Amino acid sequence: MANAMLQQTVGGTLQLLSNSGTHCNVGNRSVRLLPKGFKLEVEFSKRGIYSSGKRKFNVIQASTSQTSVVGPLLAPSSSDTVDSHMKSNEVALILIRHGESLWNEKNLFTGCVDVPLTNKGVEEAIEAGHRISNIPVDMIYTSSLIRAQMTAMLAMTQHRRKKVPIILHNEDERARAWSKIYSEDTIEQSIPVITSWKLNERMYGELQGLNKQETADKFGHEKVHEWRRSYDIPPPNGESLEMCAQRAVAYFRDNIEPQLLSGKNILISAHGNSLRSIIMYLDKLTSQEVITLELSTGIPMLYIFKEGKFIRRGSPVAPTEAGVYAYTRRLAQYRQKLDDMLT
Ligand SMILES: O=C(O)[C@H](O)COP(=O)(O)O
Repeated sequence: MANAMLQQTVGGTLQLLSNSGTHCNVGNRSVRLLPKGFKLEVEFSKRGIYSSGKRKFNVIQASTSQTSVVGPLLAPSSSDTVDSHMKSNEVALILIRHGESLWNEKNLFTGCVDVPLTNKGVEEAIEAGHRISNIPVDMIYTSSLIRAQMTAMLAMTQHRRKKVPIILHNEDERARAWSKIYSEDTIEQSIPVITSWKLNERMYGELQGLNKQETADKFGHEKVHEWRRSYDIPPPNGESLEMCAQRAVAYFRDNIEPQLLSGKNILISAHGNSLRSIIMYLDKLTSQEVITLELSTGIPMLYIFKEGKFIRRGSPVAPTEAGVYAYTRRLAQYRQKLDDMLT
């Protein structure tokens, strides 16, 4: 893995801006570069022009800093004292189902149809933000649907750390180039927001747009409950929870879990069923147990990830935050540092 290779290097630091996925020779080492648009900080003892195959990688900066593999916005600065002490063996994982959407309000099956929040959904998102306002967030993952993205951005308006969540645009070279930020300080005060369709709500097939009550009247309550809450029975031409899990849980394990392991505190804003499939994985629920798992809109759930294990720390049921989250010692320290910083 590039990470392992990078940790073997010694000396000052050489920053390379790669423009394609390839290898480059840094001194006498061959370093694998990450896909386009990622910055590689590799440790090396001298400056120069290094080439790999046909491409040249210009040295754009030499400085002494931690060896790390960073995306444009993926690593808060280690000089940021409020956040840095959280980089030990325990990180926070917050899951939020989006606030009420316009089709939730109309009781329509929504699935992957991209509808926005209602006023109530906006209020729920802001209340969710208040409840997580003292919990560290280094990265945010959302689905590609606006209701989840609105929920994340509205919630972060309440966060006391006041970092700016910025949706990353890596869909192509132009998007990457046109959304580039040219200030390290500004990057340090930002939180990368990564969107992925793999976190989308389960695709409800031929039920999308139908009224849930009318559908139950037509097909029977039992059948509709089976489509909505069973593990392996899909709605007509739609996804079962199992099929949704195959993309959502795979995305979590391949993309989010490595960030947790590297010490990042993560917020995921997604959907009732894509989150049910992830919670089934986190809590090791059986296909029977997951049937009764229901998620309310806009209610944050807190997990602590420690020594490779996910420990659920409760989620707010009371109208106030106090007594709802079982703060760990480190979360309490983080909150104290925010208090000190803001007083
Ligand atoms: O997609 C929808 O209709 C809702 O977001 C979730 O629907 P469900 O609670 O019926 O699964």
